[in-house]
Amino acid sequence: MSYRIGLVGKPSVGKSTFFNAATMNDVPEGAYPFTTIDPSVGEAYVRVECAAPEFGETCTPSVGYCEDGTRFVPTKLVDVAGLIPGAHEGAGLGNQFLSDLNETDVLVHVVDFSGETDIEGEPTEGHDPRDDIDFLETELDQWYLSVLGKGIERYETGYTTEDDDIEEELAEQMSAFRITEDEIKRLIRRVDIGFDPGEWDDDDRLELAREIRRETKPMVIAANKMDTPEAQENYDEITSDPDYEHLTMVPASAHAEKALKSAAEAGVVEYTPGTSEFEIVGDISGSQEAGLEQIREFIDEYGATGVQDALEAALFDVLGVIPVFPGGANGLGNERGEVLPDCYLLPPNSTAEDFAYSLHSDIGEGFLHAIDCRSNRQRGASYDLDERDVLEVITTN
Ligand SMILES: Nc1nc2c(ncn2[C@@H]2O[C@H](COP(=O)(O)OP(=O)(O)OP(=O)(O)O)[C@@H](O)[C@H]2O)c(=O)[nH]1
Repeated sequence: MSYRIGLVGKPSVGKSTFFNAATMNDVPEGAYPFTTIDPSVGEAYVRVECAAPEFGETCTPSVGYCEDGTRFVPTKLVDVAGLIPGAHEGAGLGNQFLSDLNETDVLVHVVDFSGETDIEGEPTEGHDPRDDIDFLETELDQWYLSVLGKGIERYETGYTTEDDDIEEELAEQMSAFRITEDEIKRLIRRVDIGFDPGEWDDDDRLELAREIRRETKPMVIAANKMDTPEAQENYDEITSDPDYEHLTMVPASAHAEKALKSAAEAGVVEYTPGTSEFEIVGDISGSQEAGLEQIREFIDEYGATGVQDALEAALFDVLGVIPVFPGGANGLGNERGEVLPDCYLLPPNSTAEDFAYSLHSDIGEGFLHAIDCRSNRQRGASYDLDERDVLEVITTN
């Protein structure tokens, strides 16, 4: 399954810089990036420690690439345009923006932590980045609330059959958000408002809408422009503010990542995305060197530029995606001589049987069991996949 990470942010926060940096990849020969005619969709990568070295092998990825034992597994990054000035004045978020959001699995909200852009993206000083975070969350909550309201109305007017449960009605009304009846039930329990919507007041509805939004639009904050003077103070303040505890924040400098990738493309530095080191290998001017040294200072302090980390936080930490390698118990290679060619990204709580279906969609009832290639142990249908499992699927056909 291919995941779509949505990139959102008001103008001038560095969203384009982030998108370009994340999707501009010096992909080695032999790797085939997907092609797209839609410029707002790009191929980015998430890193997974390759399993091949544990088996004394060298992998041959069919998509993405592997560098020094790190697999770069492709994922789609979608630039969700339209978080526009004026939306906060009552125009609301545009319909296109909202429907584009529903095509994504998780969001990275790029926020300017320098405080140097106001809510409309115009230059200013001392702007509180919390306003931008609140703005997007509030708008999304209002959108969810309006859809939730429609579901409650349908339920209360008895438009549906009598023995429908409220969670069933809401799951149907909110199907675009990809939420199930069971999940709604769990969230109603969590906000502790009972199952009779007639008893819910405005605050209850809003709280439920917010829980459903947090569940279905999980979000990472890319705290961008951390290389500027005011950013650290803002970051410290916001990460210690209990109102923002529910959010994962990644300090970032999209600008630094873009500069390093451009320099790598020009052959003047060697840089593996997401790492804490790079080496100057070509001739550069004094000012270029000074620029790179500033980036080095940033990386020394934060460990990386944060662009790669933000994508991985979105997919692995927030969404809980599990990377799994299909392998062979009697050797990792397949019949074409490829070694560990794939790394699948599976939804959280997937089982060995789910993995088998994602490998062979036509498997029908044919799943027998899986074999853990590290231990040679059999894994039954309900085995919960572990991060970086290497599994062979055994079927009847
Ligand atoms: N200091 C600093 N500046 C950055 C960083 N990332 C982007 N910028 C600058 O911020 C400005 C806006 O960057 P863009 O990438 O064009 O921002 P955007 O959010 O795509 O803006 P729109 O194109 O208006 O939607 C540019 O001058 C960038 O050079 C960063 O990490 N640090």
